[in-house]
Amino acid sequence: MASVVGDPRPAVDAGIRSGTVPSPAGSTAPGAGGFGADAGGPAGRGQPLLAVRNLVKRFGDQVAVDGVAFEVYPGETFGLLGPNGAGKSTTLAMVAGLLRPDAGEVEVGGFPLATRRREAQRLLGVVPQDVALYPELTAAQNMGYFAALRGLRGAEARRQIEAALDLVGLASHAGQRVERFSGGMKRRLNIAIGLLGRPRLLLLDEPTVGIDPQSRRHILETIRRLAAGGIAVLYTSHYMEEVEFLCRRVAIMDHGRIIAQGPLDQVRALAGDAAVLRLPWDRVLRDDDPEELARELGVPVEVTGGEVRFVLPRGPQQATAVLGELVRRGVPVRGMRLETPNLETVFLALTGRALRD
Ligand SMILES: Nc1ncnc2c1ncn2[C@@H]1O[C@H](COP(=O)(O)OP(=O)(O)OP(=O)(O)O)[C@@H](O)[C@H]1O
Repeated sequence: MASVVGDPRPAVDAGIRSGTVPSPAGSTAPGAGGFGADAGGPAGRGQPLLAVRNLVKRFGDQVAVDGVAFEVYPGETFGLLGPNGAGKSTTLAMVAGLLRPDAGEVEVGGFPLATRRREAQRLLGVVPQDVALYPELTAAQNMGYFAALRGLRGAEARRQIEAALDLVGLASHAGQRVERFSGGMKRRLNIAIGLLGRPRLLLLDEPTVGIDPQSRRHILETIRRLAAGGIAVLYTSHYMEEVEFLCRRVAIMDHGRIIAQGPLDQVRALAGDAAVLRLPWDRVLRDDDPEELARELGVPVEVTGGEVRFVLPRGPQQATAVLGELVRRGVPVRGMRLETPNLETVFLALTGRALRD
């Protein structure tokens, strides 16, 4: 069951347990490079590896994270989707123990971060949005440095470095200096670093922003393999396609709050019959005000660079009315696209705004 605004309720858990816990802790799928959860510790089978309860973070007067709650289970990739500034990174930083919440709790593998920090953090791997690498060192040397920080030494460190580089497809570049890496290779190395210590929970903060499509695809496939190997993944993104590709359960954030949460298909269904009509729109050449038009038609609208998107709460048949009105006003329609429910239409339907741009 998906939930909406102000309803971070147990019914969401029912949805999780009834169908979206694909692999029990302890299973390691082939091809995941040996990265998999072991079944020990307080988080046994069926227990969430990450439990976030009513997290709050304020920066001055601004409430950046406002009562956020969700759980992530072993073997699943949970998507935290939202536009820039929604509060995703702040949430992730609190889960990672890098930022202290003003209220709420984080539990990793059953260990409360507030009181059992060391045990909780030992289960965590963090891949921050900003790439933090030493450009003059090789990939392997960077890995060695971070392995040592993680307390890994000798043969075990070498084994883990090799496995992680292999998993992200950088084994053949191990001896290459990072300054010669593309943006996508740096991101992949960042992920490999996050895998050191064999975390059971991996936190990824928009790992594909600004990289080439091939690296992006590679990263998404890597994450799939990791989850198949039993790791729990918390994945933040403002790309709904990525979240739809990776995640069976999602939470949509806006202005610090979770506005919808649950299994993907149920969250998608929150858009109801809603569709989105997208038209090219040149602000410079057009005097018409799409916002005013949308107000008259009683549908939400989003105008972004060169495009206008009308949200049609009653579905595609409403497109006729919008198009009719455009024609009546002499607005040239030089193309259009009608989108049926996806996470973007859910966001539009719930907020009246677009997820990106
Ligand atoms: N250290 C800080 N001091 C003050 N305000 C902050 C700080 N960090 C974040 N914020 C504010 O909190 C809000 C949430 O930011 P956050 O970075 O968590 O959003 P986000 O969803 O991750 O977006 P982005 O993808 O742009 O990082 C934003 O309005 C941001 O400006």
